[in-house]
Amino acid sequence: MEGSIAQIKHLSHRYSKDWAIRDINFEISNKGILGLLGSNGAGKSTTMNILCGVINQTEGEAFIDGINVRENPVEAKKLIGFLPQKAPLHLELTVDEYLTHCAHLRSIPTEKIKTALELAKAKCGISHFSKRVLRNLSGGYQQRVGLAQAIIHNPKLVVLDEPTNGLDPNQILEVRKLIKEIAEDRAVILSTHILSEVQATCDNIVMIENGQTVFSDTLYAFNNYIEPDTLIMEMENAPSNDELLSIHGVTGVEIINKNKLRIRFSTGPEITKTLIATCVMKNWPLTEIYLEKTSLDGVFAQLSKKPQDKFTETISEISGN
Ligand SMILES: Nc1ncnc2c1ncn2[C@@H]1O[C@H](COP(=O)(O)OP(=O)(O)OP(=O)(O)O)[C@@H](O)[C@H]1O
Repeated sequence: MEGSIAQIKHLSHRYSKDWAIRDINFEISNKGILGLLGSNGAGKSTTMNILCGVINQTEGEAFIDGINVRENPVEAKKLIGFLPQKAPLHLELTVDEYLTHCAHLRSIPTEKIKTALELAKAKCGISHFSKRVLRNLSGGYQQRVGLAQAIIHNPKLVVLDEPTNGLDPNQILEVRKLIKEIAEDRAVILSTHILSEVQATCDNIVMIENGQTVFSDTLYAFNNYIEPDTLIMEMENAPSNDELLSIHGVTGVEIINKNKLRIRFSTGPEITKTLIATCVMKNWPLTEIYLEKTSLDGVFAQLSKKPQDKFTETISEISGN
């Protein structure tokens, strides 16, 4: 990839006897957000911890700006800011005390620390909380302080492990907005098990399951690749299942309640037009129809079902086909 800041090559890791990740490969471009998507236990944290030099891999290599993380961890780590799943905050310190401590850990020269603090605080919207003890900040603001420590030394790559975990919906939106701002002038990789999180924030997606890559491309390609295959119809006096199943493309009907049905289809989202036309023709009182959002499990199931593409080999290995 042209203009990439990090490369992961044939990365595998085994904690004891079981492999946590197996032959992971991807690159991170200089700017923008790469989402590392996968369900719990997929291997995201393991991959990120190796990239950040927190653990040493069993096999393969990770490079930051051409520097081999394992061979030259001190130099590689200078280029990375890391916010692990549990933010490394000292709750008894004020924001300024904590960030000053982080600046020293990052070996920022003493005369430059004040400016570094001001810039990081301004970027993360916490300048007005400089004297506030961390324990007395809300979860969302504590996470902002975690992000400030990750960018205090102006790194080229910021690594965020489940950065919105445990936040309320408003805080999630604010932190996502902040992450996008941080990615305007550097690369960000964020791991998440939340499908909507990558769709809301990321430019590129690497999806891993059971420690192996099952998708790696742009968000645009991902959204085109993943098509819904169920929709909801709400109507008074729903027709019989047999009548619905006789419509071309309908492969299943599930009754959610008296007026609400889940329709499974095989022909693509344009089936909604056919269904609406049928309702009009047969005088069925349709009140609402909408495609269902695909869940992470659904995405994985769809990826596993597409035999013609480049991920076939990996997927059939995972699903044991
Ligand atoms: N320290 C460890 N010792 C042994 N096994 C581990 C250790 N850390 C992780 N694992 C195992 O490695 C696999 C990958 O875990 P990892 O934490 O990387 O996944 P994850 O995608 O980050 O999941 P989560 O979102 O739940 O943290 C899992 O099967 C997990 O149980």
